[in-house]
Amino acid sequence: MADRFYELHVAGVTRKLPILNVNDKLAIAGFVILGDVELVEKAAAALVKRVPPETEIMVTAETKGIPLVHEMARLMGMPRYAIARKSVKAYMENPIIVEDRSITTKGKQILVLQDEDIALVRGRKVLLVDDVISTGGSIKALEELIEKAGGTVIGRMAILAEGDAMNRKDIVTLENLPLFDAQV
Ligand SMILES: Nc1ncnc2[nH]cnc12
Repeated sequence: MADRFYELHVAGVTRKLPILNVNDKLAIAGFVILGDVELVEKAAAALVKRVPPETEIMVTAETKGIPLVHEMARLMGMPRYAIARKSVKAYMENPIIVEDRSITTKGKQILVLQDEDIALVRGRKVLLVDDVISTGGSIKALEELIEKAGGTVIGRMAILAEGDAMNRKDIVTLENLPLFDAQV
């Protein structure tokens, strides 16, 4: 159990986030939207107001971006969105794969786009959606994946900008989330 917490105010909701070490120097306030209906709905409603009008398709990477992009698509009346997966499944034909590194996962990960989703993004203007943008590694990998698939990234959106991402001008976010020193 964490003994430090960060009180986050975003999109009209307040959540007490546990501060947990990710290595011996760095700690993060864990922000998990999975299962939190109120937070997902309110954050999606706030982000939808700032979606670039030229957006043709939204894309997220599994896992935590999925409920958010689903609710955004629902509010916008968009019948489809695409999900970059973290592993190749038996039902994927000719998937496109890129490497990804994230602050919350040790070692390398991959991002995979399956054929139906490749067809959805090819030749289209793509908005990337995620729960948190932190080191930027995941959003960069997602961007690389979309470009490989023949899509054009026209925007990047997340609920929170964490750490250095707070200074980025190329992302739209609702609030900032600080990083913390590890406590040993
Ligand atoms: N603070 C955080 N909580 C949960 N997932 C994250 N991914 C990047 N930063 C995160």
